[in-house]
Amino acid sequence: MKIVLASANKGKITEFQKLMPNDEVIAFSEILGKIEIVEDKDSFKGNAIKKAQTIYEELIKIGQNDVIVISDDSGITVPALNNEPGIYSARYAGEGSSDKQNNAKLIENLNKQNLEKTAAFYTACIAIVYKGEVYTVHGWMHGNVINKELGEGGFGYDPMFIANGFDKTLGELGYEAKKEFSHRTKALNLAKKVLDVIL
Ligand SMILES: O=c1[nH]c(=O)c2ncn([C@@H]3O[C@H](COP(=O)(O)OP(=O)(O)OP(=O)(O)O)[C@@H](O)[C@H]3O)c2[nH]1
Ligand SMILES: [Mg+2]
Repeated sequence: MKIVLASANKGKITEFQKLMPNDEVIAFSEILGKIEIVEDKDSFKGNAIKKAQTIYEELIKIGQNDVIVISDDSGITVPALNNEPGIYSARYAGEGSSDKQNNAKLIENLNKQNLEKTAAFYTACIAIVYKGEVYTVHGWMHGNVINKELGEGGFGYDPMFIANGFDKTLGELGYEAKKEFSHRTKALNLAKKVLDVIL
């Protein structure tokens, strides 16, 4: 089936394509070009719904009525840092900041609290819009963040994150390991069950 991803994040897009190898998964920008969606909701779910609905409506305008739109709003939460960065993960170091800058900000804030390693978890909310109806599912991955970056794999905060049961960061383990148990994999497995019912 053809799925339009309401995401501009290359790391996420690659992960979705690897997780759905039998489907045609394309980024919205390939059809609609650049669209800026303001993520002004107060939850992963609110932002995921907004992204999926915005792209769905733009596709309707150009006559694409039968598409499945999927979005992902995600982030990392560090309880010892007052639950930062949470829904602000993509812009922790300011609007338009890079993964490198966000990681540097997280390291700085961990160091301010003398935290070399502390509990953290990723959340992913996936929203599906199909024939005007909205469905949402969530997935989580628990572990620890450390105050340095190790490895080059994954994206975003992955070089700082050690999943429970492992002694290496997701940056060191690489995607083949991450895809077995990530927040996005878990959410997408639930999303696939929703698709099985609604399609
Ligand atoms: O190391 C990471 N591994 C992951 O698996 C992961 N999932 C989310 N994140 C972080 O959370 C932000 C999401 O913010 P976000 O959902 O708004 O996405 P985004 O703005 O990057 O793209 P879009 O999908 O909104 O277009 C991202 O930028 C990352 O910083 C991750 N970091
Ligand atoms: Mg975003």
